[in-house]
Amino acid sequence: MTTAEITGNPPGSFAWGVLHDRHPKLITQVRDGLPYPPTTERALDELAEEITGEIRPLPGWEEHAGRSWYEVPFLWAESCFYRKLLGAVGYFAPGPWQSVDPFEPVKSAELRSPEFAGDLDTARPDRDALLAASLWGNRADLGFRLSSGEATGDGGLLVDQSQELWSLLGEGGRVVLVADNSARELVPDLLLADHLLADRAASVVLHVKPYPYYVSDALLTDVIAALRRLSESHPAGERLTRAMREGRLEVRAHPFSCAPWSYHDMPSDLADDFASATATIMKGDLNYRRLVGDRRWPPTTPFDEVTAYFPGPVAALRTMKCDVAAGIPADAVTRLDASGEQWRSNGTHAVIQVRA
Ligand SMILES: O=P(O)(O)OC[C@@]1(O)O[C@H](CO)[C@@H](O)[C@@H]1O
Repeated sequence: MTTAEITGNPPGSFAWGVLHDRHPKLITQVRDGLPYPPTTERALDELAEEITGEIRPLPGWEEHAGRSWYEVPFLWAESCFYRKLLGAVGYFAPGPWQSVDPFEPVKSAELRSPEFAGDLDTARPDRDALLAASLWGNRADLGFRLSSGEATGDGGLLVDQSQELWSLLGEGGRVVLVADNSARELVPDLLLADHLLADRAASVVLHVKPYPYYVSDALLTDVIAALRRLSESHPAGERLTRAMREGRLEVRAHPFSCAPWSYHDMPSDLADDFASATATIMKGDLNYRRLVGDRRWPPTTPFDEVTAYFPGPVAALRTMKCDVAAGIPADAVTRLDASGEQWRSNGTHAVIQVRA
């Protein structure tokens, strides 16, 4: 079974709001974050203008050139936007701005925030608390906050298969954790990895992005910054640093992690990585969209069905921040639809879903 891919239309939809409101705000935020030279300012102006019209050609991204940003698959449009934003700030070009993360100022501020310190102070070491911290750490990524503010309500877990997840993880071996955002999400992910390494896994492979993406997505540099910050106040910082040196915690940054397609199209080396793991844990909203396909699934579509193609046991830890939904019980869908709340995308509901 399949269904239509999400695009930026119709006006007023969640995807439309991202293209129409979030992306221009992001350009402003990036511009304000670092003292870019006039050439970069002009490139950012051009991008701000481009996103109101047609997609201009870019080598490697010709597929939808000449079309409106709103007509093409939403996943592709967003990825292309981030690729062009990095191009505009000189991220890929030889020169002084090469590899300078335009989102670093917001990521660093979060790592030094009182909220972050509060997270660490209240962190509990039991497995369910670690899992919950990793899940809810995904609640307000920096891109989401730009358009929706902080998600504060608590709609709770619409699906909780945490027991199935713990059963899967009880078997040792290698666990793949596909990270999402840095700082306040990455640190609880690392604490979860620390728990797995102590009790349940011979090794953990942490997949991060090879270049900046969706505002706060974690890179290797963010893992290092998080470990340093963690080492200041938590014993897991030292343990995880040692685990990295010993190869028990391995960081990978596959190019496909920033590709504009779902995991259905993943290359064979990445599929082999997932296939040989005890379990793959997918963090966050974007990874969820890429896991199940960025499509208008009826929300009751079984999770097992939409992930049947995935090469190995897979779990999703996701707070809901877009229109994609699968595996939600029918009674919950009826109740939430009747409430008039934007339950699919307001970041107050979450799922822990598992396909063993
Ligand atoms: O993957 P994450 O960090 O949990 O969320 C990414 C996100 O903020 O960006 C997308 C729209 O730009 C949405 O899928 C989601 O709201």
